[in-house]
This record gives sequence, C-alpha cells and structure tokens, in this order.
Amino acid sequence: MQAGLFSSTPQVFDLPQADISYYEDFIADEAQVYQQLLADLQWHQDTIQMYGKPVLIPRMNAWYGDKEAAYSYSGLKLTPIPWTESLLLLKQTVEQQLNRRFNSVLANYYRDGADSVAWHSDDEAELGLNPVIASLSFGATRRFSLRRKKQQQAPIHIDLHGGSLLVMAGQTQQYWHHQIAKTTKPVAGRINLTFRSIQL
Ligand SMILES: O=C(O)CCC(=O)C(=O)O
Ligand SMILES: [Fe+2]
Repeated sequence: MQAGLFSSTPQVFDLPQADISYYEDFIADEAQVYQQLLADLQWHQDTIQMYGKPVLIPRMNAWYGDKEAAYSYSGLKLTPIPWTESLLLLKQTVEQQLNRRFNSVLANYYRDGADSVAWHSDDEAELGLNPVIASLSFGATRRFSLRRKKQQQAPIHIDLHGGSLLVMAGQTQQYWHHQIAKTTKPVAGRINLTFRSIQL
C-alpha cells in the first residue's frame, strides 16, 4: 500500500472556539486503502446499555494502538490491538503532515446509511483538555456535522470525501459536538480512522 500524500493545503473553518482543518485529497490511493482496511481490521459491533438494556451501536469498530494506550469510549473499556502495517503507514503519513505523534486509532466502519455516530465530543479525560484528533476517511462520502454545545445554531456540515483528512484541534471538543447522521440516500460503506493521543 502506498499512502501517497498529494495535498497539503487545508481548508480552514473560521468558527468560534473551534479549530477545524480539512484536507480534501490527502490519501492518493484511497479506494485501495479502503479495501485493505475492510479486509484486515478486526471489526466488531459493540453493545451499550440503554435504560438497562443492551443495544447494538449502529456501526462497527476496531481499536488499535500502542499497548499502553488503554481508553474508555461511551462507557466501553477498550484495549488496543497492536498496529497493522497499513495503519502504521497511515499514522506516519498523518504525523508527518501535522508534525505530532499519535499512539492510538479508533476505526469506525459505517456499512450503509443506517450506520451513524450520534452527537458527541471526544472529551474523554484520557485525551487531555484540548486534544488534536486526526480523522481519515475512506470509501463513501458521509456528512460530518458540528454544533456548539451551548448557544446552539444551525450545524456546520462538511462532506468528508474518501481520502480526506479532517483535523479537530484547539478547544473544539470542549465547545462543540459532532456527528455522522444517518441518511436514507443509498450510500456505500465508509471507514473512518480517528488518530488520537492518549495521555500516559
Ligand atoms: O466517522 C467520523 O467521521 C467521525 C467519527 C467520530 O466522531 C469518532 O470516532 O469519535
Ligand atoms: Fe468523535
């Protein structure tokens, strides 16, 4: 796999108390990477407790990282699987662009338009106060939305293309929620990788 990088000028969104950059064409051979991640990663569908009943979350996940980087996510305790070769290559590509290091990645696989992630912020204590989260997308385009936690206005939408890199930094997680809404439009599969740095 070649994680060929062919765009390094991001679109920067001017939002209050958020720091969002979007590199639309970051990974050159994204269709190939999509197939590889789909085949190679250890996908599973977690359950969470809702009003005391187990409910399957509407997407598949896989959690990879350095062995020290244990993490809790939506009440789930996740122990990372050791890096695959393709994940390490993608991590290095992102690290070079952003000039910072990540020690883990949460992979999400949205099988179709019924898969989603509800409004949330990545504000777990393990990530520190103002985490930098680097999000790579592969496969189908899905709409990513951002909305302030307080003073709610119309959400901001960014259609995340296959091969794109979205970076959330600064106070984004403190002041904003984000989601990938369900869609009734027919849409193929999408894989998203959010590279994170767990404070050890
Ligand atoms: O799929 C995406 O673009 C977002 C995923 C996300 O927000 C998360 O994993 O915390
Ligand atoms: Fe998130």
